[in-house]
Parts: sequence; C-alpha cells; structure tokens
Amino acid sequence: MSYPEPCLLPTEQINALIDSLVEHGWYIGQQVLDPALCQALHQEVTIRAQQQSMSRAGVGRGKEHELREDIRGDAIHWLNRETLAQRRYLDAMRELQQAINVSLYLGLFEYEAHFAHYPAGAFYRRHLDSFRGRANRVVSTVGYLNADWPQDAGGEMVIFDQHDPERELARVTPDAGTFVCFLADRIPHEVLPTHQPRASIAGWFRRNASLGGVVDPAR
Ligand SMILES: O=C(O)CCC(=O)C(=O)O
Ligand SMILES: [Fe+2]
Repeated sequence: MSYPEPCLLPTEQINALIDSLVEHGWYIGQQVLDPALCQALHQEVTIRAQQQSMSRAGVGRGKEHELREDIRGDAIHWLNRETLAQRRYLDAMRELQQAINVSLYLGLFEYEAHFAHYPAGAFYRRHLDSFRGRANRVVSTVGYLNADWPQDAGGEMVIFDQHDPERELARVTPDAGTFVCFLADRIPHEVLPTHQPRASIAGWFRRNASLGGVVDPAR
C-alpha cells in the first residue's frame, strides 16, 4: 500500500477549512483525505469490527461513563500509531493542528482520535462533543472511510445551528475522503441511522483546561 509521503492535507483545503471554522464554526470538505489511505484505514477498522476487537462506545467521561445504545451504537478503537496508515493520518492531523494554531491562536496541543464502526441500524443522537468551560476538546474532526457510499444507505452526519439546535444546516454523506471539522463545544451534530456498516475516525484537538484545579481526564 502506498500513500503520499508525508500525507499532506492539500494547502487550499487547509485554508478553506480555517476560513470556514472562523466564519461558521464548521467545515465540510470532500476529497480531502487520500483515497489509498482511506482504503487502508477502512480495512483496519473492518477487520477489527469482524474480530470484535473494538469497544462499545459509551457516553460521559470518567465515573459517569455508561453504555447507552439509545444514544449511540458505535464501537470504537483509539488510534495509537500501530500501523503506517494510522501514523499517516495522525501526522496529517498534526499538520492541521499547526496550521490552526498559527491562524487561530487556539493553543491546541494534543490530538486524540478513535476509529468508529457503526453497524447497520446504529446512530448517534444529537450532541455536543464538549461542554463549554468544562472540557478541553476544542476542535472536533471526522474523517470518513467508506468508498462509494450509496445515496440510500443513511448514516449522514447532520450539523445543526449553534444558536438554534433544531435547525439543520448541513448533511454530510459519509463517503471516503470527506473530512469535517467543527468547534467541539458549539456545534450540535448527529449521526442518522445507517443501513450499512459505516466507518469513520472521530478526533479532537485538545487544550489543557482545568476546573477547580482538576484537569479534564484524557478519556
Ligand atoms: O462519525 C461521525 O459522523 C460523527 C461521530 C461523532 O459525532 C462523535 O464520535 O462524537
Ligand atoms: Fe460528536
């Protein structure tokens, strides 16, 4: 398998992403991620899902963490640089982190990401990825891995208005190469029920935040 070395996100896409984050608080780009890289990552997550070597995703952090299939039905596996494909993806995110820091002064210092596998029938109800003033997830990213996602297969990611969470602003088809980015504590979003197995990588740029001297736990 070969992917560009290093797997740079195209500069025009990075610039468009930063402009859109500033203007709207979110960004959607198609054909941003390299197809061969998406294919390798998709293969990894599919094998893991088949081997059942992923964890059922829950909601809430620390002691409040619980499984809630009525809220989300995906299985996850944290990226840990164990394969070349993971390293390429994480290196691309590091470049993006630097570009965002240079332009937006967000002081992002760390990135964490997991594969997410949504079996047929799974969804993730509308939510925010962090709560204002509480958590240190600042910018969320989602990279999609399924090549040729059929029109009628569901599984779209819906972005809602930060000032009116009932108002739908955009629908993202989870097609390989598509990359989405948004402000983690502002932008409500949802994964509609999927009719086919659906694979993505959800990740977060973090900043050190503490509340009452307690640093937000890593996971
Ligand atoms: O896979 C997606 O489209 C988004 C997943 C998500 O919202 C999350 O994991 O927080
Ligand atoms: Fe989310």
